[in-house]
Amino acid sequence: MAASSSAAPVLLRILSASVSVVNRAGRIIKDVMRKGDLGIIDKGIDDLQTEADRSVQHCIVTSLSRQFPKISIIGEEELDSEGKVLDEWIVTSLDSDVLAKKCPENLASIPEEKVVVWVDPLDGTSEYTQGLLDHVTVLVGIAVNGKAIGGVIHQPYYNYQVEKDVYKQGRTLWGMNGIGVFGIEKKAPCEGKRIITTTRSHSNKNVNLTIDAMKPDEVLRVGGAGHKVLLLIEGRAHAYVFASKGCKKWDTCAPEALLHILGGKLTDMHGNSLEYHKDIQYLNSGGVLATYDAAVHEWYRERVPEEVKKTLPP
Ligand SMILES: Nc1ncnc2c1ncn2[C@@H]1O[C@H](COP(=O)(O)O)[C@@H](OP(=O)(O)O)[C@H]1O
Ligand SMILES: [Mg+2]
Ligand SMILES: [Mg+2]
Ligand SMILES: [Mg+2]
Repeated sequence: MAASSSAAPVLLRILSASVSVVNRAGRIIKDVMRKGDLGIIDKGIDDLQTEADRSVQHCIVTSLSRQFPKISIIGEEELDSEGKVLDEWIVTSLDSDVLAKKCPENLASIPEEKVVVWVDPLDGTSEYTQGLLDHVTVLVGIAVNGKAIGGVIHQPYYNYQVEKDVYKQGRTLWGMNGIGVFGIEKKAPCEGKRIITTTRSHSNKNVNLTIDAMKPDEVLRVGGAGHKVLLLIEGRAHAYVFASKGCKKWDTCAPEALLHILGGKLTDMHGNSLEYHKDIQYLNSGGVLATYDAAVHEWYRERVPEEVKKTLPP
């Protein structure tokens, strides 16, 4: 018998609420796409924002802060608070599958005010605007004492080649230290080949120099930090190598938490773990290096060229 929601530890309730709200977020993303006008704003160099990014952030941040007023929530998009938040976006339901899990002792007593939630309302915006829809994910990462300990990745267009009803497409993975990861099956990558995944829309000389130094047999250039970590989990790539300053803590918090629970490893290009305190710098200035298995991470880290590492101060 699952604990009643109010009796469940607050971290479990935050994870449960996050699973519920990302499913609502996925519908917003599909509604905006179907409307046909994405309301694209150019935030800077190679940095787009659509109405879906804005609406989903309002949906997730308002829903979670209403239920958990003492947590710190950091979202990618800078939105004016008067921005219109539709009542239909506010989700306060809790996902019962999550609540049915047993929260590990060391996390069960964490108070609400110690929790930092990192929200990327739409990861893979560039690909969303170009119709590469399965690159899109919604990321909600949960951090305690600076460490990514849980999170949710919603992929609204998952399985879009098979399921023709867009509102039936999609999947949600979620997990937490000591509980496990649900909604995806870990698969080992093929042997005898080295497949590296990296950015599709934010590449540069150093990104390619570093990948070349690792002598890949194949390079998968796709959008989204969340999407690339999904490729690692599902055995479609061995490593995610992004020797650039471009992505931020909301891009990596949820993917790192789930990848680590499944035995992978995500660090900066120097091999340093990423920190997720609420007052940490948002930029992942040391780049991102992730592998499907922690045991192979060092092989990639030691091949990052020195001249590239110098351009990526941790
Ligand atoms: N140079 C850069 N400038 C702005 N954003 C960057 C960037 N490099 C990476 N990013 C962001 O990091 C995420 C992963 O990048 P990529 O898809 O290229 O691998 C994307 O998140 P968003 O789509 O949420 O903005 C992308 O916009
Ligand atoms: Mg963005
Ligand atoms: Mg992102
Ligand atoms: Mg984003």
